[in-house]
Amino acid sequence: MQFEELEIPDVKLIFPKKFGDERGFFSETYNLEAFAKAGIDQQFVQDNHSLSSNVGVLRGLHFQCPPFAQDKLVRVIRGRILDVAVDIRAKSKTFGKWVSTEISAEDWNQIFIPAGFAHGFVTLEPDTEVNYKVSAPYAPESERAIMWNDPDLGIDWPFGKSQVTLSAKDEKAISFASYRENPVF
Ligand SMILES: Cc1cn([C@H]2C[C@H](O)[C@@H](COP(=O)(O)OP(=O)(O)O[C@H]3O[C@@H](C)C(=O)[C@@H](O)[C@H]3O)O2)c(=O)[nH]c1=O
Repeated sequence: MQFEELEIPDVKLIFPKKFGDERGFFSETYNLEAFAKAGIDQQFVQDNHSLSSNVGVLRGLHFQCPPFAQDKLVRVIRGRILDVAVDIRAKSKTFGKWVSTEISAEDWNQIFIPAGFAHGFVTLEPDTEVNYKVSAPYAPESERAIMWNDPDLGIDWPFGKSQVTLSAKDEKAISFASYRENPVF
């Protein structure tokens, strides 16, 4: 298992080993000790799985407020996504900055996003299935969303407004300016 830092070093890319043979392959997709050695010692309490049927399904930018803030370990078991993490920790040097990376079943990579980041992704292939571990339980009353195409964030999405599919909830996401007035991290 290999770990790399992204431009915001708290966000990590992980490459689990894949052992192929005539039957198919075997891979450890999470290993407590290997992750702890790489500085990721969070305890995950829930596994999530989502299917997005079409290209351009955009989920985000989501986070839960403390005490239900979540670290997330995200992988793709079918298809491909562009995954985005935005630093929303008011005291951070990289507050308001974002990183993005492609995660796919083909590349068999994962991204670790700590609490204090807003998270989102857009699907780049149809029938994309995303599987992720989170370190705190779902707490709907603590859920928040920042607008995916907020001009202050300037995220370089591969699709424009007319090409993405959002949930009704994400259509009503708040601006980064309004988050900044009352940050929770
Ligand atoms: C997130 C979540 C949703 N649900 C339910 C609520 C709702 O009826 C249905 C769909 O929920 P959502 O529309 O919030 O799903 P979705 O838009 O896929 O939300 C997810 O987006 C990505 C980007 C993340 O980072 C996740 O943490 C999560 O926020 O599933 C749970 O039961 N448990 C959960 O942990």
